[in-house]
Amino acid sequence: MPTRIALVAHDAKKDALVDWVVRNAPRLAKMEIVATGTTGGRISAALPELHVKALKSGPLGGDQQIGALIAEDQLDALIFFVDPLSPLPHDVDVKALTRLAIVYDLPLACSISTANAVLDHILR
Ligand SMILES: O=C(CO)COP(=O)(O)O
Repeated sequence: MPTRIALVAHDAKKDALVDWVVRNAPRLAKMEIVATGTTGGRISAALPELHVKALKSGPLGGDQQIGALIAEDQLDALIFFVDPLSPLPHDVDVKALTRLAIVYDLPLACSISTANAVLDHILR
């Protein structure tokens, strides 16, 4: 079964996540990738050859869709580049998503260095 990874980034962090995906594209290409709507669109625009399943936008239920995948044991890792400097209208969804990752002990990365570590870990 392929490794399953979810990719999510807040607006201020989308460039960083797209850069990270571009740098790691050969390794990610072997995985099943899901993303929240806008993040998925940005990744697909940068790397059209990478297959990314885009869910709803985060504030419109995408974060909760990813949370449901975690609860159903459908993910091996979550890369979630959170913006720590801006108030977010859907803060409760952000908290719920990170909370579920912790509840289910899912490898969770919120920054470039931890994303590198998680990618190494799930490909071991
Ligand atoms: O808001 C998000 C995560 O909380 C991300 O959603 P988008 O990828 O749709 O911008």
